Amino acid sequence: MEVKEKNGRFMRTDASMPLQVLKFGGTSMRTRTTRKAVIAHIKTQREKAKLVVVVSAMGRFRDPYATDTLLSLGSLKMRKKEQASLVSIGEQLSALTLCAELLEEGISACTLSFLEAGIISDQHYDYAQVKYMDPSGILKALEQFDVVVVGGFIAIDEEMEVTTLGRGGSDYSAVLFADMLGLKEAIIYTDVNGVYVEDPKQQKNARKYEYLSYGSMLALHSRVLHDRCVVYARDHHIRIYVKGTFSKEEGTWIGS
Ligand SMILES: Nc1ncnc2c1ncn2[C@@H]1O[C@H](COP(=O)(O)OP(=O)(O)O)[C@@H](O)[C@H]1O
Ligand SMILES: N[C@@H](CC(=O)OP(=O)(O)O)C(=O)O
Repeated sequence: MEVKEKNGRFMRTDASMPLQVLKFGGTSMRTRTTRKAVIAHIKTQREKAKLVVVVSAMGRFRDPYATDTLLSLGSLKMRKKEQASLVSIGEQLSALTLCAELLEEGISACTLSFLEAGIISDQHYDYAQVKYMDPSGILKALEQFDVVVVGGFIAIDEEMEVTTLGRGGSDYSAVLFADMLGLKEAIIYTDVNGVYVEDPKQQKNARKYEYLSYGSMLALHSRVLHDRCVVYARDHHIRIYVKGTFSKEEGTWIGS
């Protein structure tokens, strides 16, 4: 996969401008109350850098705009392309909602369409392979806004049809955006305070890792991070910090 250059040059006009990629999953985006914690992190990180904020659809099954709720409105008889288009509404709505709330808080924010977000894939609608990435839409938005909110999990094919990166794929989007922007780090916020030896929701006393190698993270087979995210981060030397949205505790670093 390549990062597409615009007019023969990488369009990062102000290379000294600090940039960070943050990702918030469906459990963090679920309600107005949970999003207050999301906004608090955005305010803190915005002091240090301009931000690309990657979001998943709000909540889980039965929440009105969660991915599985949207899928339940469809039919397996629909073409995969139509199913992808249906679920993409969840990420789009989540990004627009957070953007509106950030604006209400006086934060300079915008959202981008999936086309502007610049992840171009093949036509494998439910598990798309990324073909190339074009950072020009995000970079243009960052010239004007402090925070650019983008939906995760979604890409676009060369005929401008929506594709998806596989269930749980917003983590993968986060490292793709980091790489697209030439960054070596992404922060992934979730509803637990890092990566543990066992699922902390099942095992209250589970020990948290301060640090995990990419290989150990993959071997853990937890659902905290999508495998595609970890493999891409390993292959492109991108460190991931997994942190709790609802706590000030230190999280877990994943690296080589
Ligand atoms: N070893 C583990 N360490 C931390 N969390 C784990 C682990 N195994 C499973 N989990 C689960 O992963 C969940 C986070 O992933 P996910 O539900 O996809 O969150 P998000 O909404 O942030 O994408 C946690 O709520 C936790 O229950
Ligand atoms: N909303 C998509 C993508 C995703 O990654 O969601 P989450 O970050 O909430 O696991 C899904 O449910 O598959």
